[in-house]
Amino acid sequence: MIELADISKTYRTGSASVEAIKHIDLSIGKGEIFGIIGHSGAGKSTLLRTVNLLEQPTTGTVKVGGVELTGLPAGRLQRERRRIGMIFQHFNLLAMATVRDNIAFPLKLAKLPKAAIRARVDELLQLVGLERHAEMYPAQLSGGQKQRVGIARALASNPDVLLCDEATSALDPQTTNAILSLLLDINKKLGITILLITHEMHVIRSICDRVAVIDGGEIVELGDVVDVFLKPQHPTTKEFVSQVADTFDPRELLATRKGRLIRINYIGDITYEPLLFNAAKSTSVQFTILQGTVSRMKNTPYGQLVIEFLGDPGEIEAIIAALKTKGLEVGEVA
Ligand SMILES: Nc1ncnc2c1ncn2[C@@H]1O[C@H](COP(=O)(O)OP(=O)(O)OP(=O)(O)O)[C@@H](O)[C@H]1O
Repeated sequence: MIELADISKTYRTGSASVEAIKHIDLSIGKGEIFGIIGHSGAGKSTLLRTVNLLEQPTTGTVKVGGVELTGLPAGRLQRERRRIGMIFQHFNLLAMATVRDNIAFPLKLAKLPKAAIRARVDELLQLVGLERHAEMYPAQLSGGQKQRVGIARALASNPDVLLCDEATSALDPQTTNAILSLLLDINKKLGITILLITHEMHVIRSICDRVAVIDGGEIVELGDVVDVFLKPQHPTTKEFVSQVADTFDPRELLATRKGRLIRINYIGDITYEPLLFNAAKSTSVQFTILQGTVSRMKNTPYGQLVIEFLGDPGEIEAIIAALKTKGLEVGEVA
């Protein structure tokens, strides 16, 4: 649905120049929720804004739904942009217009008949849960409600793609979760492809299928959210993952524990099987859970445990081998 090839952007101001993004290739499938995470200044906004050419890349090509946008004449580009909705951190609503008129705005620009606009806006108000707020003005709404208006407006012309520019960064945690659920719901109901940028791993973990980590204008890591989350490789990724992991470094335990400390990671349905019990039941090995998370990422269950095994070294080896044959990832805490 979105194909970026060799996208770079250099900003020039006077004699200075900043290479905001460097030779980025990215391919996002239809119906995917794809997250880009990075620190301030990493190039997230610049990259997102090249997708609808709000930002003209210095090099490279942008294709959306198979149509190359780079190089299109202005009129054609304007039409193609209707297939790409966008929402913003600070909502960008028209202060002097009601909720209904804000949502209707892109439909009026597209010169739809009045009755069709009214019917479509009613549908959208229902989709985002604002039926009772239609005649209010933005100043009378909470942040979460304003973002709902932003989402409804972005969806007005039935786009294939929704770009989200830090859409929950101005919201409190509870409202953030409500907006994330709404985005997930819209993705499921409408099959719309969502590309979002954020600096919060929580947002990625809650709704994204895949994630790219961007640092210094380059993608330093990319993969399925569960894989990146459980096995972060790049230092920046590790930093982001530690934002949401309320754990301490288990190596701290090495000095005080007598047994062998083992990390176990697992993903998928095996999360809910008694694998540890089964592997150890016919031995005299004792095990203690020293640290652990069993949770879900989007719909995928996963677990991360640190276990201390005490007992016969041969039996411990056999338990570890049995866990590995069940597909668990097992490694030493060292
Ligand atoms: N219009 C501009 N003119 C000059 N430099 C710019 C412009 N926009 C962005 N930059 C520079 O490009 C780099 C990337 O900025 P960008 O806004 O894309 O990063 P970001 O990851 O979205 O950061 P933030 O989360 O703070 O918005 C930064 O060094 C920034 O200063």
